[in-house]
Amino acid sequence: MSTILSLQDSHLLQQLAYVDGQWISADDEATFPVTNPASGTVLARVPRCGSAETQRAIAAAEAAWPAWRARTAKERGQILRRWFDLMNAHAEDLAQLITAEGGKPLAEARGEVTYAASFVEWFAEEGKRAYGETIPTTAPDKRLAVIKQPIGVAAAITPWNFPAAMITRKVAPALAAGCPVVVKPAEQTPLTALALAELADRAGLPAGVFNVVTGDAADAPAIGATLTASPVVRKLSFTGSTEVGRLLMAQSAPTLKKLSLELGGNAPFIVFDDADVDAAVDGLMAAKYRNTGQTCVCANRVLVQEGIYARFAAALADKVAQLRVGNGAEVGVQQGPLIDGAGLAKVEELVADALAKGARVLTGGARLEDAWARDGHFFQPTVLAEVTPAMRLAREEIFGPVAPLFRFASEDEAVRLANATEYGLAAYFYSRDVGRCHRVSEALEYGMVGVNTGLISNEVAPFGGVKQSGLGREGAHYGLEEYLEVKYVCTSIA
Ligand SMILES: NC(=O)C1=CN([C@@H]2O[C@H](COP(=O)(O)OP(=O)(O)OC[C@H]3O[C@@H](n4cnc5c(N)ncnc54)[C@H](O)[C@@H]3O)[C@@H](O)[C@H]2O)C=CC1
Ligand SMILES: O=C(O)[C@H](O)CS(=O)(=O)O
Repeated sequence: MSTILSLQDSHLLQQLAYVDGQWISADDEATFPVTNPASGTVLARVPRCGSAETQRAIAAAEAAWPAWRARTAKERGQILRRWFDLMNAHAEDLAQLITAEGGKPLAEARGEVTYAASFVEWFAEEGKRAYGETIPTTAPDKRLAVIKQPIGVAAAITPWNFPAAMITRKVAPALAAGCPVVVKPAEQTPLTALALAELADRAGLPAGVFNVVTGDAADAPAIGATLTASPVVRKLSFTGSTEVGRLLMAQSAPTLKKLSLELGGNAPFIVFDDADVDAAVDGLMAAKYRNTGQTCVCANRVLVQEGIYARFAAALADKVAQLRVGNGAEVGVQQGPLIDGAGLAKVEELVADALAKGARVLTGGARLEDAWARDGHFFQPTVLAEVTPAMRLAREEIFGPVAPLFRFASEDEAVRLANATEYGLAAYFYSRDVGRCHRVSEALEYGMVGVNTGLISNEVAPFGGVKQSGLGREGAHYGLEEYLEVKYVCTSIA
């Protein structure tokens, strides 16, 4: 199969699924294309796996579990460390794959590889800290203890927007805890997942411990149904839309799986009159336009206090207008394409709805019509003024490079507006009043709050949301606990 990707290590371009330590085709040899969202060109073709291939992956994981859990956390950590070292050694190839299939600018893709590798490094060590405890006994002839044990076979269903980091943020803690994993990557970005599998294989992960089952959008429901219906799969971790998260939760109910769900967001970004306005503009540029606005923690609503609204709006529009849009592989490009036509159409719909209800374009506002952009899914980096809660983008996740500016008068109004959503993933605000910083941090109904910063994600802090943004936490020690069971041991010493 000819491809148009040129990697330093050509073996990192894998076009087969990875099950039980083997590279496999779909049983019927069916494949689907992986395309570049900047140009529409076909990069490669990968297997359209279904239920049968998924069942074999689950069986391989189940067979590999006893030996994997029997290794010490230190031994598992040493293999994870080798995987970390290999990811760093092949960082450029991984970044090229991320940009080619996901569209993000190469500089951001390189950052994602570092971010993804950091989870492997962190959990290579954290697996050794699955501490239990002893409990002062209630009876002289008894001794009470708590131990932590791996939950068992884990499944991970991951999104396209961080095709490396969203896999390692699930797989690294699972492996460190002693759990084998079956991953179903997004249909838009399977190549990155398969390259990670190739590197994991080279790191010495035993067959069956890490499996990648690829499928097209039409295959996802069958693969998901197989993973959720299997009693062997004890844990499911999902990152993606709230709609699919709810579906997977319902499908997991009959087998009572432990769930981690990182779902949609609607992050408020509040700028108070007492904020450092220039810092707030820089913070919003990071929180809004990272990955061309396609992250679950992107600022989705920008709430600006009356006193600085005009100054902030002008400064922001000026910076956004300077963003360079293009193919993420080109040096200097800061905004790439949206992932697909559906994503572009949704952003167009939300902007059109806002304009029809009275919003005003300060910069951008439409898809790129330049000849070079016609085969891609490009939308101009946009700032809208005079946005109100009556508009759809006040309630819906934009997942694109559009910053809607809302006005507010008081702190109470800002908090009320910020919390007026079914989501609760990330929130941000800028203020230099320490009392306000404490009050607002505590009043915001979100799993994560950025105070005077637009960048909050790292491997050492618990990432996750409340309300309809999901369940559980990833990263930090909390991320390891998601793959452990608590066992209470009561021993008679009579
Ligand atoms: N929380 C986050 O980080 C993300 C949130 N999103 C949100 O979701 C919206 C839609 O984006 P999508 O990529 O389409 O998200 P999605 O939720 O449809 O897809 C995410 C993953 O779930 C899989 N999937 C989809 N339907 C499934 C099913 N019935 N059974 C099993 N697996 C299934 C997909 O193949 C992919 O691997 C975005 O506009 C955004 O609002 C999308 C990606 C990441
Ligand atoms: O799913 C996402 O959008 C990521 O979790 C965002 S982050 O971890 O890169 O901040």
